[in-house]
Amino acid sequence: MESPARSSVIIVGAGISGLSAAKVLVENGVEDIIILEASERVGGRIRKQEFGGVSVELGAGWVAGVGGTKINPVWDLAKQANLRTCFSDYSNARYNIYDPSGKIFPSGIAADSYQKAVESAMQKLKNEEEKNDLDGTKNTDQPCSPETPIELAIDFILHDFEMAEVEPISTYVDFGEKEFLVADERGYEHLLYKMAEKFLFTSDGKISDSRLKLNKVVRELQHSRNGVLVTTEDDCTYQANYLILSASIGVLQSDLISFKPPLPRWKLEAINELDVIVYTKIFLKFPYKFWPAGAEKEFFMYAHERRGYYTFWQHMENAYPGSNILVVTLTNGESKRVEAQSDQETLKEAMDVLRKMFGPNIPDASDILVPRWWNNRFQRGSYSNYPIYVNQQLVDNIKAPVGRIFFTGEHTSEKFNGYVHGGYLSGIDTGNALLDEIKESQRKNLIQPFLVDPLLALTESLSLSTQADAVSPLHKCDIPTQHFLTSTKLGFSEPIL
Ligand SMILES: Cc1cc2nc3c(=O)[nH]c(=O)nc-3n(C[C@H](O)[C@H](O)[C@H](O)COP(=O)(O)OP(=O)(O)OC[C@H]3O[C@@H](n4cnc5c(N)ncnc54)[C@H](O)[C@@H]3O)c2cc1C
Repeated sequence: MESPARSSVIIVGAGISGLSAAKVLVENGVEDIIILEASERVGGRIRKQEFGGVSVELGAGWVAGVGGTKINPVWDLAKQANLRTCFSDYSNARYNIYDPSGKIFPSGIAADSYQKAVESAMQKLKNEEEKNDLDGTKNTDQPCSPETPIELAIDFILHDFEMAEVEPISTYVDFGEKEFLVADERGYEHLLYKMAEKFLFTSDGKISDSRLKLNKVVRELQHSRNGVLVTTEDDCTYQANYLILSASIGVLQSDLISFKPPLPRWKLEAINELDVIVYTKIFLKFPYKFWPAGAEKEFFMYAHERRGYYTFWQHMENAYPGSNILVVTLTNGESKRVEAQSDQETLKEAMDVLRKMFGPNIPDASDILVPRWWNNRFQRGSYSNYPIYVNQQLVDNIKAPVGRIFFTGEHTSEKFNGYVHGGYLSGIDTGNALLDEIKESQRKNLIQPFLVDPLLALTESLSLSTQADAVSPLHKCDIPTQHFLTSTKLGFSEPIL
């Protein structure tokens, strides 16, 4: 019976974390990897699309955390790739809040509402901390709930934008407080191609390496103490000594991938404890500009009695002058609601809100773009959010491997979850953790001491000089269901499952 060829490592997902893990492995001599990506492209939640004559970012848009004493590694990559960016100044957003009659709230009222929202957020954090501290004295103060439209609008930007965590956010503490919007026709994803160029075969700005396999939706992971066997939706199978899984927390919470044997309870509990945030940027193209321009007017808000209803707006004149594009951001319940309706209905709702702010005579948008991150079965949401009060066990369990399956992705980054740099750094950490595991396993087993490079010996990697050599023979599709790990090098001859 024919078995699929065996690699050292299979990486599931070609977003930034999967690619940075691959980079660490390849740069350390583990070259016979396979990257299985469900969609037709690399990048995952970093994704550009042509819209209204420019390139807009449907997923990550900003390099967040710049200007501090430590350099954000993604900012470093952006510099190396010569990515065009522009500074975003959010500090004025609270002074550009429109009421339904089109008037901007006086700055004093805005400042008071802001203060109230911050105090309420701090109170919530304190209460959570006390709830989790069994010996602590209980505090009976209740945080004030936002009530008026302006309070709701400010509460929305504090919680759904600036302060999803009210404690200091590591990104800003570690890397700096500035945020830069990517405004480059090649897209944020250009960073990934630049990174991939260093360890995968590329030509004409595309990754042409046969170790990267697109349109491969992983549906089943069989794992044992000897290795892993992966089955994809098109019935191909792949086997490896180890696997790195970079699918998002939303995907892990869904039934897209089944594990045999099932994941242990502690892992499932940790996966289910994280929240999935849905964050949707809706793009609208207009024949001409009718909103106030200027850097300090880049962000503006609409105070509606329904929290998060077309609240947060941005014009794209700073990024792309003359593009006449507005972006409105919805989150969570509003995102899901809008994903479920037609774009025409969404356009009508957005236009009604804009007419409240800017009057009845503004032109209709000529085009609309509504990304659907929640309904994308390879994402199931935009990014992870840890509970306000996180216990260390949860953090450890989220990233802990299960046998030969290693977990990576922004959701496994204790300090930077939810960000591109969280994805990047988690991939590097997971790649290094797997290298350590490989070395440790080799030390214990003392396998093939006669080979020059012990790491390569363990992982079955050979010194590969050409792409054709890198994975040969190709992994098998449509093979029967019983599989054997046949590697004689590693001494495996038993069925793994
Ligand atoms: C709308 C939005 C706005 C954001 N804004 C910002 C921002 O401004 N700044 C910032 O720093 N971060 C932002 N983020 C977060 C950032 O994009 C992510 O944290 C980061 O890109 C996650 O990278 P990742 O590698 O962990 O996951 P992903 O990019 O999701 O990569 C995982 C890959 O796995 C693939 N996959 C899933 N299931 C399977 C399967 N069964 N088989 C094979 N492949 C599979 C997916 O297709 C995907 O390509 C935003 C995200 C979104 C969605």
